[in-house]
Amino acid sequence: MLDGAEVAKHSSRKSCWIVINSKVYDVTSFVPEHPGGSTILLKQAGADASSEYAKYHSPEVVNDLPEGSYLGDIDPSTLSALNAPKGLSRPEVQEATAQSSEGQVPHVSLCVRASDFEAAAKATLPNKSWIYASSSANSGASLQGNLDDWSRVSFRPRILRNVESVEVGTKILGNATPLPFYVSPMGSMGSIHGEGEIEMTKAIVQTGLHGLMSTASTKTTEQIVETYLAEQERRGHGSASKLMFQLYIPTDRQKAIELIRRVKKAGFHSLWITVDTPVLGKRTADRYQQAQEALDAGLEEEEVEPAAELEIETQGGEAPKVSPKIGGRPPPGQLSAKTTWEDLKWIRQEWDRPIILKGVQCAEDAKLAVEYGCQGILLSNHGGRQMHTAPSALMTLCEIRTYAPETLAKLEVFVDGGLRDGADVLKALCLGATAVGVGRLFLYAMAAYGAKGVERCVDVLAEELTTAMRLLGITSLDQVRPELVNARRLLNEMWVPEQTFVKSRL
Ligand code: HEM
Ligand SMILES: Cc1cc2nc3c(=O)[nH]c(=O)nc-3n(C[C@H](O)[C@H](O)[C@H](O)COP(=O)(O)O)c2cc1C
Repeated sequence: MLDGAEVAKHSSRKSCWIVINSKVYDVTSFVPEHPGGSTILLKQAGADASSEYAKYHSPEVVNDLPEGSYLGDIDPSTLSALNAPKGLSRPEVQEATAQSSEGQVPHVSLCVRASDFEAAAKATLPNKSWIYASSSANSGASLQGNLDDWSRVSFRPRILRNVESVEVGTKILGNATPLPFYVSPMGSMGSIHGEGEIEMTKAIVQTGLHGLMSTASTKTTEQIVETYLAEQERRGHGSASKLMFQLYIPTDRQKAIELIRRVKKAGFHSLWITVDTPVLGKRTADRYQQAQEALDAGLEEEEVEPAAELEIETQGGEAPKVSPKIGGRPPPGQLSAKTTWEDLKWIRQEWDRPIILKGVQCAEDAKLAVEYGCQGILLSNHGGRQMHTAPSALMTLCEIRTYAPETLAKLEVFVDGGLRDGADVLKALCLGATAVGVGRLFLYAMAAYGAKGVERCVDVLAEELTTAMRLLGITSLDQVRPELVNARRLLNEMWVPEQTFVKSRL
């Protein structure tokens, strides 16, 4: 057993030990590699990092540390000798939970529009968690494009039809769903709510929606499935809800295979492989926040200068790396910049259930997804968190309708990004989508009100959707068709092949 006073001595970049769940790790060599930045680890040097760690990672992520990092267990009677995290006094650390400023949260009944949950989350969350949930890449143009493009498609309502009763149920990959939307996968839910994925899973079963769980969850796959099964049991197995798995392909092939096998054994219905993330996008607000945090903790002078790092790497004969601070390095172990279409072949050998590619952004790749035997594609730019000025899902859908319409008959096509009003779901369905993924709205609702908030958010979206159906003159989702919307504004700006430009100039 290790003594707290001994651990506390290793509190610098030169020697950095941290405690996670009563185990002591030497993370010195990992600090400059940590994809979440070195500051967050250095702040925990010689301290108990368990609660901060649990906000971002599942208990298993520590196993990705280099061999030999685990030093032993901490002697529980010496915990008080550990350091307090740098830059924060102890009471502040304890207060920094999603529930910290509950008093300021508006009453849930004031969330009248689905978009109202955003303000409620902002009032609830500690700043760091708010930034994590709301941030986007670079200038924010991709996120803004997502938000804007829903309004750039308008409806063409039909009148004088009997719309007294409306049916909003449909199917996703052959499974009934009460509503044509589902819960998008979001990592690190522990930073948003103490029970993160557990709370979201309860809401999923309660509402009957299908839910995608992220590889970067803060609870293990098994914990999530256990909750799902217990909730199903509690409700007499009456919920249509299915759990689906979002896969970031681990760089180590063997680890990837093991993960896929675990997910299969746990009973997940389908594999949604995220393909828009060979490297993490430049999350601007997180960067400002991290830089400020480093300054506040007095750690900035300890940061490795990118130039120095480049030099060392080059001298060592390896390809130059780029520090996470200036972007470009894939998180070790979790994202692989080397993944290609060919990798789908060995994944297919391991997984005989539906495969959906998450993050398709042009018509050519939609065609390739058909060739590689996928069952679905999710048109997405990761909620504007990856590529700068990426197309919105609606724009990509228009592109596919124009250049690869045959794929719509061969694949189920999903869209996500920027949905803030249930009525807008109808626009995607009219243009040929099967269903829409909802990310931040549900995360915001959970932040402010837990599972009950997510349930309320689903009700609000459902109400917006059914009202819009009636006003559009339809009573069930098999009546949606392209003539019910005007997508001309998007079509005007849609990509056209270079040849078309040339012809039009002649
Ligand atoms: C000690 C073992 C650790 C390992 C192996 C590890 C690994 C990783 C990996 C692979 C990522 C990038 C992918 C992801 O977002 O999940 C990441 C991100 C991150 N990590 Fe860690 N981490 C460790 C410890 C910690 C600790 C102790 C903290 C907090 C005190 C922390 C906070 C974060 C944060 C805030 C991010 C960024 C999340 C985001 O912006 O998406 N990590 N870490
Ligand atoms: C906080 C947060 C975390 C996310 N984590 C993941 C993830 O782990 N894996 C993934 O494929 N997509 C992730 N996404 C992207 C979502 O699955 C989805 O594509 C996006 O949120 C949809 O946009 P919306 O939030 O505007 O609805 C994340 C999004 C947010 C906001």
